[in-house]
Amino acid sequence: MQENQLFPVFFKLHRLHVLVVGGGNIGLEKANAMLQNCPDGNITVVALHFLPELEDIARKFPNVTLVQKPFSCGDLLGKDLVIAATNDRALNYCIWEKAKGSKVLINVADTPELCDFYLGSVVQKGNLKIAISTNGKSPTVAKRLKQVLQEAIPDTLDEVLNKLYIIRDKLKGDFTAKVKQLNTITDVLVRGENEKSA
Ligand SMILES: C[C@@]1(CC(=O)O)C2=NC(=C\c3[nH]c(c(CCC(=O)O)c3CC(=O)O)Cc3[nH]c(c(CC(=O)O)c3CCC(=O)O)/C=C3\N/C(=C\2)[C@@H](CCC(=O)O)[C@]3(C)CC(=O)O)/[C@H]1CCC(=O)O
Ligand SMILES: NC(=O)c1ccc[n+]([C@@H]2O[C@H](COP(=O)([O-])OP(=O)(O)OC[C@H]3O[C@@H](n4cnc5c(N)ncnc54)[C@H](O)[C@@H]3O)[C@@H](O)[C@H]2O)c1
Repeated sequence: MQENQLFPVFFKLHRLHVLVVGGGNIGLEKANAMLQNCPDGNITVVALHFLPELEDIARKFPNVTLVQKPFSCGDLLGKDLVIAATNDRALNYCIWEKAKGSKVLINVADTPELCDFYLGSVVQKGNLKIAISTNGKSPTVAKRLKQVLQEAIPDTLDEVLNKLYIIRDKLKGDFTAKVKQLNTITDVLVRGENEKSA
C-alpha cells in the first residue's frame, strides 16, 4: 500500500502573513478555509478582480487586505506562506519560482507537484481539531470523511479536554509520573467497558 508521507503541522496564522494571489473562486475558497480556522489570520489577497464575497470578507475581517493589481515579485516581501490561485498557469508557475527563490512556502492550487504543502479538510470540535489529507488523491473523500467524523465525535469531548487541562496543571511529581497518571485517567477513552472489567 502507498503511504501518505505528508507531515501535518498546525500553523498559527495570526502570527504569520499569508499571500493569496487570485481573487476568484479558488482564492475565495482558500481564504475562507484559513479564516474558518483562524479568524485572526493575516491574509493579503492580490488580484486583478475580486469576487464580491471576498470584498465582504475583507470588510468583516480587519486582518484581510485586498490589493487590486497584477502580481509582482515584491508582493512576496514579508510573507510566510503563499497560495497561487490565478487562472493563468504560466503566472502560477512564475509565482512558484519567485516563492522558491525567496524561501517562502507555496501552494499552487491546481498543481499538486508545485505544492510545498496542501490544505487539509478540517474537523473541528471546540479545542479539538483533526486535519485530513488523502495525499491529494481525492479532496472529495477528505470532505466526506470530515462530515462523518464531525458527526461521530461527541460535543462533550471538549469538556473532557478542558477538565484534563485542569488536572494536568494540578498533577504533582516529575514529568514521567505526570504522564503515567494522565495515561491512567484517560485509559477509559481507548478501552471499552467489557475490556475494562475483563
Ligand atoms: C481539503 C481541501 C482543503 C481546501 O482547499 O480548503 C482541498 N480541496 C478541497 C476540496 C475540493 N477540491 C477539488 C474538489 C472537486 C472534486 C475533486 O477533485 O475531488 C473539491 C471538493 C469540493 O469542493 O466539494 C478540486 C481539486 N483539488 C485539487 C485539485 C488538483 C489535483 O488534484 O490535481 C483539484 C482538481 C481541479 C480541477 O479538476 O480543475 C488539489 C488539492 N486540493 C486539496 C485540498 C489538496 C489535497 C488534499 C488532500 O490531500 O486530500 C490539493 C492537492 C492542493 C490544495 O489545494 O491544497 C478541500 C476540502 C474542503 C472541505 O473539507 O470541505
Ligand atoms: N485546487 C483546487 O481546488 C482547484 C479546483 C478547481 C480549479 N482550480 C484551478 O484554479 C485556478 C483558479 O480558478 P478560479 O475559479 O479561482 O478562477 P477565476 O477566474 O475565478 O479567478 C482567477 C483570479 O486570478 C486573478 N488574476 C489573473 N491574472 C492575474 C495577475 N496577473 N495578477 C493577479 N491576479 C491575477 C484574477 O483577477 C482572478 O481574481 C484555475 O486555473 C482552475 O483550473 C483549482
